[in-house]
Amino acid sequence: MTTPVKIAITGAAGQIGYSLLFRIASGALFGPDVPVQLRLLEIPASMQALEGVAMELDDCAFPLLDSVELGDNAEHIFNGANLALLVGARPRSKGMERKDLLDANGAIFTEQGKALNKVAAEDVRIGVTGNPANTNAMIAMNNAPDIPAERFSALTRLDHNRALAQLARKTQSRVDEITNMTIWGNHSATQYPDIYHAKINGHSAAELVEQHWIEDDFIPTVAQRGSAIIEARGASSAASAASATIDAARDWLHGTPEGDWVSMAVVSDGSYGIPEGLMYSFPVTTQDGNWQIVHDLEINDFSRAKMDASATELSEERDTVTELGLA
Ligand SMILES: NC(=O)C1=CN([C@@H]2O[C@H](COP(=O)(O)OP(=O)(O)OC[C@H]3O[C@@H](n4cnc5c(N)ncnc54)[C@H](O)[C@@H]3O)[C@@H](O)[C@H]2O)C=CC1
Ligand SMILES: O=C([O-])CC(=O)C(=O)O
Repeated sequence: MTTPVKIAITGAAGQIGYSLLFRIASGALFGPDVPVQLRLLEIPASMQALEGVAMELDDCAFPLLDSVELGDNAEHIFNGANLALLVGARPRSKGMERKDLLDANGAIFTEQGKALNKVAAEDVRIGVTGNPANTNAMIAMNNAPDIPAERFSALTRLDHNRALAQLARKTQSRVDEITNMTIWGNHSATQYPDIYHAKINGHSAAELVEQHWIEDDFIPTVAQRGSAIIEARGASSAASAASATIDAARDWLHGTPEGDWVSMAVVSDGSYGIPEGLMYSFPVTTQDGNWQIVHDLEINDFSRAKMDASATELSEERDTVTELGLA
């Protein structure tokens, strides 16, 4: 029998968790032949709700679900994890400044980085969905000195998927006819969805649309989609965020198709002039659980300004984290 994969998921009783767990348990991430062991972390106040979710997992009778472990202790839950999906974070509430959010969540990701460093499996990969995702991932990475920095990534796949959907609708094509989409930067309103390298059935996407659509419609729609969902649904995106979390982990572990790439926020090595050490979204190819930034793309002035603006925001977040003494 195939050895089960141990997947730790934080914030498992939350909105995203409620979509994520059931899909992973049904084989959406590792395929139909690999059993999974779910290790679910919550805060004490949400443990009862988590027990309810675990009862529903039982009731699905998923053949691939080997075991479910619940807990509120990070070191216990991360023990032996091959994949850690860090979803749980305190959402911003009324009157909270970005700095307050970084303060509250910074403490969570400091503790979880340390716990992963101690007890995760040798081959662990860590995907951060909880916001502010890029900087949370940087904090966890900086608190896990024994885990290679390349094992951490923050989620910009939802933005990538949103960009595919918008471009497909505009050009009346199918999402699977589009390749080489890129999200640069932070998972925030400063992100830069870039279609200058994207192709639709091999043709340049930018040549199929008007520049004013890119600037006045496409970019703001993708960058502000999170707020639009909150406005419409009264709650932030959950099923789409869970779906993107799975897409990102699956492609990271199982590879990108020849000729295409995906967007992942990963630690910058200075590529494209982005300051080293920032967790910045780049176009990446993946193979056997490793990613590589796609190099030598031509960057026009329009793109350059937007890429730099998002890097500046991430540098400011890093400064705030340093002021708070977190990482
Ligand atoms: N990167 C992305 O594309 C997206 C990120 N998000 C972010 O994902 C996060 C989760 O979103 P939802 O599931 O909707 O929120 P939610 O509030 O429904 O659930 C979050 C869960 O995390 C738990 N939690 C809080 N602190 C924890 C800790 N220290 N350890 C373990 N669990 C903890 C809470 O008890 C709660 O059950 C939020 O930060 C949200 O902003 C949401 C959508 C997209
Ligand atoms: O905007 C939010 O609060 C949730 C989020 O990250 C998204 O939907 O992209």
